[in-house]
Amino acid sequence: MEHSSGPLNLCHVLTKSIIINRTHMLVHATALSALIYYRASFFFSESKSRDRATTLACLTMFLAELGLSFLWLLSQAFRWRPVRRTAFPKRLPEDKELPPIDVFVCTADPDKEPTVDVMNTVVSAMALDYPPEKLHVYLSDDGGSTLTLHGTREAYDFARWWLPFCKRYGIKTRCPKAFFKEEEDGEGIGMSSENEFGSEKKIVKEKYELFKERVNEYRKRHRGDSSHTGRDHPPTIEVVRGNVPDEVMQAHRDPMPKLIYVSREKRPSHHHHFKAGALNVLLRLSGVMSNSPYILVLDCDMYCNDPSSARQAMCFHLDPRLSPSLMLVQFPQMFHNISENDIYDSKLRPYFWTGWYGMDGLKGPVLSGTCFYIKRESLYRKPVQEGNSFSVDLTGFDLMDLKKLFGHSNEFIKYLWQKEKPSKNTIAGDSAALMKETQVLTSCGYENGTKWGQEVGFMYNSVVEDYFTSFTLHCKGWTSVFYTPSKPQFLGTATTNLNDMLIQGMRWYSGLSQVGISRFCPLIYGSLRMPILQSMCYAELSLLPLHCLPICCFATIPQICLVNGISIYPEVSSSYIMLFAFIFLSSLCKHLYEVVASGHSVQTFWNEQRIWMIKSTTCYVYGTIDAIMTQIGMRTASFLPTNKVDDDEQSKRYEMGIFDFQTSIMFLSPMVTLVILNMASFFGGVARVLTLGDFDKLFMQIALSLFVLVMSYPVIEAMVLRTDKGRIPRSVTILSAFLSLVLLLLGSSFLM
Ligand SMILES: O=c1ccn([C@@H]2O[C@H](COP(=O)(O)OP(=O)(O)O[C@H]3O[C@H](CO)[C@@H](O)[C@H](O)[C@H]3O)[C@@H](O)[C@H]2O)c(=O)[nH]1
Ligand SMILES: [Mn+2]
Repeated sequence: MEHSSGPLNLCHVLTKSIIINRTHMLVHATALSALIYYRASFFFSESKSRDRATTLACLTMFLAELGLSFLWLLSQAFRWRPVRRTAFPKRLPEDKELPPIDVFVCTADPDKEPTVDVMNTVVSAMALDYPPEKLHVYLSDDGGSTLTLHGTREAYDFARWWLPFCKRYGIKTRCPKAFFKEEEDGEGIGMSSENEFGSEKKIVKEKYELFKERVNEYRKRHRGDSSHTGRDHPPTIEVVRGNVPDEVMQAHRDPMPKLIYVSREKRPSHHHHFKAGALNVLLRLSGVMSNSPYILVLDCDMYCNDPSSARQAMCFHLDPRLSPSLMLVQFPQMFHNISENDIYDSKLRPYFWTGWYGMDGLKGPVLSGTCFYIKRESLYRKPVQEGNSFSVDLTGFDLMDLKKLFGHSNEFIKYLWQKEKPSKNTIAGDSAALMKETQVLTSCGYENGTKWGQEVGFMYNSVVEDYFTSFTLHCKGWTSVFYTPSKPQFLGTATTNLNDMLIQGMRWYSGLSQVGISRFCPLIYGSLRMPILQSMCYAELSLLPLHCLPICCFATIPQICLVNGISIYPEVSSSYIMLFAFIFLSSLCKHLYEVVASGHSVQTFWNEQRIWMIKSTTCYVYGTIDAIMTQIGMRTASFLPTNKVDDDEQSKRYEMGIFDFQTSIMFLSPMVTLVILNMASFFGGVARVLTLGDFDKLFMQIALSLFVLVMSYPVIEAMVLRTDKGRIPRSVTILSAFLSLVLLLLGSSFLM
């Protein structure tokens, strides 16, 4: 490869966005201050109209407004200094100078994570455009399932056909499933001579079908095997060589990346720390096998959609200006199964299209679980300040201290600070000794008495291990960068039904608030260790679930007051009404601007608003409760892997933009109760002003109820009009109507 001059990457500050954002911040903050003044002066004024009920209601609303304003303030840190980056992979040094990379893929449940799809991810990672001898793919199977092990061997056999095919024809889509789908849809571009390509493609396609068939057949034969429970088994480590002997493959002798299957030891008596635990096992194991200085982490459903990501990431990691403190290059999580309408707001636009650009202009985006290239060293220690000496020798460290941190494996410690692969004449060359060491490193007792998960490796404190690991690494002084090339580098499976979305959300928000209410609360712990704006970003994320408090107030108090004729907003004739209207519209318009500026539609804006309301009344609430209960020891943390199997009927509804309310009553009832309450208060309020007057005073509350109802139309429709399976069951409606009546009566009697 030609080594051309010029920087490996560029960083552009988004001046236009900065001007718009900061101007809006100023104006909006001024309006919020005026609102606070208005509310505060209400309590200090000697008004006759102040009775107990109004005071109580206004006080609660004031607290809700203060809470929401505070969360708004935190979220402005994301908007302070957004940047965008460009990389120039052509300027990288020659292949032989590129550093090796280990790829970690995690899977946990062969039922929820179809083996063929997991293997597609594995094969796409093996097919990255990188020297194959510098690529090692590790698959962690937390399910400990023979189905996955068998699938991995089959995948290796298939890769022997797939990799040379991709290389020969310069295939850009290297996830086989995605490639064949593109070809079917007629999107694929035939390269090279049409005939030769066509016939080879046919052969490879046959091999792919055969691979799928064999995996599925194995599943059928071994259905109900007890090994599927995955909670009690010894470690299994296999350097995969496939089922087909090498001699048969004479024709395909191209070097292949190493593929290693790992199922760590699991015992019911040991806490295995979910994905973070799995990643730490891979970190140790790879440390004695390949010890590559950089690691790509992938969820099992997140395939490499473009083979160039490794080289792009190296444009940042190898840049001497960034490298000394750079821990990782994060690519956005994007998804292959998002529909046009995206009713469940699954594409996570606020993070990957707005938030992370903002953090990139500070100290860098949050490590987002998958799609990132991390520097191995950053998981072991703080950045080294003087120079950029990567391979520090061990003389500066006391071996006993190192063992306290990293455990008792001498082999692992020996290679800790080494950039190189364990050499052939050491343990890595002696397979028996190596295998013995790997058994030790992957055993469940290895971490006892060490600092794994607390000071080294991926962190255990929270079920959102990605967020918390990222937070601690940023606290230690590491930085990260965010890079979004035009073609999505990775594509995953997004949740496409309400139930999965809410369950996943509950885990995320429980994990986030767990950090927010712990001693690691970013506002305190973080602000002492990183720039204040960066800690505000982390704080906003960890306190996100707290949106449930103000939102639940906004959804109930004005409504209960409306029914009782208590006015809590300025009258239509008062000029202060403009203030409230301005704040409401200003935040909506800013949100709309952000959505449109990031290339999304007005529909996306509505969906995000609606899902925010739905989440605020469901998974934010349960997530917070779960975190509190975990904190005080009433619950143990859990990580239910997200379902990645499509249900045809549900997928169809999702594609058509129809909500599917087949979820537990725990999620449905708060949502439906609030909608019914708003309905009652809207009609009650309208009837009231028609008969008793006071329209002037109650207008804002009527308008608010109407807004909630308009936003909740899908809920109303599912309650009243729909008859299909995805509707809201009658029993839930009746229960919720009862609950909203109780809420109304209780609220009214409390106020009166
Ligand atoms: O005990 C476990 C549980 C999960 N996983 C794997 O972790 C990954 C993520 O799990 P998933 O069920 O897909 O969760 P999501 O909520 O979709 O994942 C998001 O949120 C997680 C944190 O909650 C992050 O780790 C992920 O990277 C991020 O994509 C998957 O590959 C799982 O196989 C394990 O290896 N072991
Ligand atoms: Mn996932």
